[in-house]
Amino acid sequence: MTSSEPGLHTPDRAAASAAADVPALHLRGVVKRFGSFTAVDGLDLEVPQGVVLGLLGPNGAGKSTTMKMLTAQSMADEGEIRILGHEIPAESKWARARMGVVPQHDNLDEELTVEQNLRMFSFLYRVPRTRRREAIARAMRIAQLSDRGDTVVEDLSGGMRRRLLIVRALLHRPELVLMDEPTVGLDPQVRQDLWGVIDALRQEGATVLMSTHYIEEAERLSDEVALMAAGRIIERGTPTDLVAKYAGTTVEEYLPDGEGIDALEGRIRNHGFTTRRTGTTVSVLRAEELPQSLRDLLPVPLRRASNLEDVFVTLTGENVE
Ligand SMILES: Nc1ncnc2c1ncn2[C@@H]1O[C@H](COP(=O)(O)OP(=O)(O)OP(=O)(O)O)[C@@H](O)[C@H]1O
Repeated sequence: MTSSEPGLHTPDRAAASAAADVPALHLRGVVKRFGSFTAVDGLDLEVPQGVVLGLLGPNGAGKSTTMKMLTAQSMADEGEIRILGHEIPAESKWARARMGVVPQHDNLDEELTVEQNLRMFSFLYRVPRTRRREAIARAMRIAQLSDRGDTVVEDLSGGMRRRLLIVRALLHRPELVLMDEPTVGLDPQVRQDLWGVIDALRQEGATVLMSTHYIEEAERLSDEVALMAAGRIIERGTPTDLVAKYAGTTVEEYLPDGEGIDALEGRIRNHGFTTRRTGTTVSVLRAEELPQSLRDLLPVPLRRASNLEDVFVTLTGENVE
């Protein structure tokens, strides 16, 4: 967002915004328990302003629980949460005014039109009257729904609905946008359409925290990725740095040839390489470092570029979509 853009006028906004070094998100030692089960287990996470951070983790990692604490739908049992300098939950009213929340589940009003849905939220977000029309037009533009203003929501396609759900959270030009699995359950084409909306947000300089379990999505959209497992952040960095650190440049896939898969994998691991099973093949990370003496003993591999999924599987031991 540029400084000339209109925004909300909460009493403390000017003071808080003046400090550009105030992190958009600050979580320290956050714990959330459900009975004897600890869903979030001492979570530390700091997100500077202007960063698109993908919160990536397998099912049950604690992503949604974390999101709910940020939106004050759920209270942390321990720890410290601050959003744009506002303490949560005590100051969540101020934080909410400066952030947009895209829920995981579609809660659009199906009987209203696209424009009516946006108008209703422009009131809730207290968009000043003189700016409402432009805010709604902009939201429809970003969602590529400018020619659908009069369409009733129940007549929209799934992808259109999801785009509307996202831009509805942007009406007041929030400095921080929280998205909990914004593309879950959508077909790949529709997911990719939505990526354009998220890219547009990034270009406006908003901070985005997006939880997802689609690795490709996190890799494609995020400036940084935080990998979550069992209620904690286990690694964090740019996708490029994480891939370089854990998976090198090349992965080679070996189909056992004569010997069993266990023997093949054991032989490669004995040379200090990280491997993972992909169906009936063994994938070798950092394969560019395989010595020729070992290579001479192996079948001919398939080669591909290392990616974030290799990192994810290596660090969490889980396969994801
Ligand atoms: N209200 C609740 N009561 C009891 N357990 C809960 C509750 N909400 C979440 N959990 C448990 O906490 C753990 C973390 O759940 P959470 O929904 O935060 O994970 P997630 O990373 O968002 O996973 P998913 O991708 O499946 O949504 C899970 O084991 C879940 O079953």
